[in-house]
Amino acid sequence: MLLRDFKIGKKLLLINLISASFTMTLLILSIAIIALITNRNNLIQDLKIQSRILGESLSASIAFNDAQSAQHLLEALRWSPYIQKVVVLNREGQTFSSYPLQVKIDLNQKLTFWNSLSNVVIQQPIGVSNQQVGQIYIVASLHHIYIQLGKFLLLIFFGMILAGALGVYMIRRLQINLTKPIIGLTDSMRQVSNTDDYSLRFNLDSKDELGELASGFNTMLGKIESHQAKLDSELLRRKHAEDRLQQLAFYDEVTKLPNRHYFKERMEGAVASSIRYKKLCCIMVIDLDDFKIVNDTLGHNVSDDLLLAVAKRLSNVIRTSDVLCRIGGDEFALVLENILIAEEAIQVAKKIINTLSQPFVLEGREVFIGASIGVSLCPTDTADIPILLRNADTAMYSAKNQGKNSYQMYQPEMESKNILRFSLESALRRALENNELLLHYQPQVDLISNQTTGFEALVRWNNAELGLISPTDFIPIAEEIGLIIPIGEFVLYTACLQAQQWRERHAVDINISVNLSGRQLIQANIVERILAIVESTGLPFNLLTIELTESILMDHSKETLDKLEKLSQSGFTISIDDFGTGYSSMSYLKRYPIDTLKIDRSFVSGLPEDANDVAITQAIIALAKNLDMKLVAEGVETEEQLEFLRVHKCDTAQGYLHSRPVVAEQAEQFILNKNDRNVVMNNE
Ligand SMILES: Nc1nc2c(ncn2[C@@H]2O[C@@H]3COP(=O)(O)O[C@H]4[C@@H](O)[C@H](n5cnc6c(=O)[nH]c(N)nc65)O[C@@H]4COP(=O)(O)O[C@H]3[C@H]2O)c(=O)[nH]1
Repeated sequence: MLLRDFKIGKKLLLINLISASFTMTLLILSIAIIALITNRNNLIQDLKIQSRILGESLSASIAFNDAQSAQHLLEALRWSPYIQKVVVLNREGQTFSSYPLQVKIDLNQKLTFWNSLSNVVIQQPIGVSNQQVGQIYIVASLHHIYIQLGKFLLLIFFGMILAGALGVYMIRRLQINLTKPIIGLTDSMRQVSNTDDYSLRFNLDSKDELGELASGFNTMLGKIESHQAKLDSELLRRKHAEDRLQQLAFYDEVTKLPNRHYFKERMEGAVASSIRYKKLCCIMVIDLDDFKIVNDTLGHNVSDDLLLAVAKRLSNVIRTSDVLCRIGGDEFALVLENILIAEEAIQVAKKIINTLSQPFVLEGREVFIGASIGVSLCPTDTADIPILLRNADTAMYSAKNQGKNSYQMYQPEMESKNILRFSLESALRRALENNELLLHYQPQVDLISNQTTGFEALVRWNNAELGLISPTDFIPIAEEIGLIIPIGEFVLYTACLQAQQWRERHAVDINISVNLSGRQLIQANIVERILAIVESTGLPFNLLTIELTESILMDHSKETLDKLEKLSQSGFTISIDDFGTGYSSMSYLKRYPIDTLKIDRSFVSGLPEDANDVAITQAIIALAKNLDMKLVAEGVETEEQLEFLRVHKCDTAQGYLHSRPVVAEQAEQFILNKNDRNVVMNNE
């Protein structure tokens, strides 16, 4: 492990220990050397003094050649801890005396450095009356000095150990004081980097560099925190924007359901898994019936509410695994995955029709719509996604053509019917310019006077290629594509002009009834248009009856009420066609200015045998009488029906019994022959 890998505390401790040990060692060595030199010098000085004293004492012994007394003197040196040996030489240089006895000194031996570290040799001449009589050599050992020095050093060593321990303790304390904040800072940094929590702060109450470091660290965190907050809010904003784009790209704003893009993606997945797991999947296209009327009459806000309510109802009848999307204005689509038999899809379609047939309450009004559903199965019909969708569309159109509020499973034969519809549509667009439209008139006969009092004008379309086309086939198409407006105006103008011509020609007031489509009535200027057209023909307003179906009155809107009141006040008669078949609530009868009810031919057909038809017809007659309204019975085909209606005080009859709808010339005959049925009957 390298020094740089140690923590700061250990580094500091180690550096301090090494430097202290080095310094101490140097110090001890210096002290030891100085002590050694000093002691040695002191010893030399002492020995010199001693040798001089000894020399003076020995001078007499040498002079008198008294070796014994010299020996005694030398013996006294044994108390010196330093003196190793002493040799006294006489004048001739022979050993006179020594200590210890018989000891010799090699006087020729060279004094080396190493010798000088262990011994000290002192030479002192011995004189008597200024004459040298001998010499004294003292050899002293430094051993004792070394022992003293050793003891001294041992003492210093222990002192140093103590000082070292104290130093370590102090360093440790210092280190704790220094490194604690650093460790705290490091921990804080680690915590911040682990948790990304930039609101953390490291509080250090200190004004030194560490205090500055901590405050710098906190400031930096503060800045990062504020940057992070900005970044977070920017990221959030972007996320919202992305979500919003995703929402817009794949979801419908009004219903919050997935849109067409999403639907196509899900279809791909459903088809792929249907093939892989050998199960059926079903695509359902659900088109709302009469949604355009709601949209045109009640406005966009209410229709948006309606779409939302439809989406909720649809969601309630499907499984959570089914995918419901809004793929167009009033068009929804459903993907059902993992179904075993077609019957499962049929059950769902029935549930949808049932739930959407219930009235919707929007802004306090009851609104009725229905749905036409087309169903296509994968892989039974096809596994090609665009074709699958087209098949479901084809089936949906087929359901619509067959009277709406129903479902159809895709059949290949539907293609040809659809082609027929498209050719009908394009031919209808040219019908007016080509004068292919004409009117037939069906007489309405007063049941008391037996006189023809009026006619219902019914449009006919005679196309060179397609032949005579029934209004039940082309009026719904004209309504869908908006052509009903010019067609309706053509009918109104032609019928009023015809009635006026009959009036002028035969001096008789003939009432004329004209059907007014819902699409016509919702035009903002419909009242002005009707007034202008009728006025242009010269027909008195009181001779025109405007026939409306019950469904037109469903919205209870103020606009419809205003329009009908204006029409009524202008003198026109307002009549409800096919009464009793459409709208369950009859509250509109009181609200709107209605003059006449037309009993639907489905009730008349069962008269007088069918007890239900009898009861309903009687009830309608009673209702009309109570509300002071006139009654016209439609579809009167037999004398028995006519008799029943007469007995029950119905006012007017219209039907094949008197005449089918006929061209104007034949209708005129009817006026001339004063209700001679045989003249004009059955010409259609
Ligand atoms: N089985 C039977 N049928 C009888 C009898 N008497 C009359 N009818 C038929 O019943 C329909 C009566 O017209 P609607 O209820 O207004 O029903 C009309 C009306 O809703 C619509 N229509 C016809 N002409 C116009 C028009 O000019 N404008 C609008 N908006 N709709 C029209 O087309 C529907 C069908 O018209 P049409 O085919 O002319 O069929 C006519 C008429 O031919 C009878 O005794 N027995």
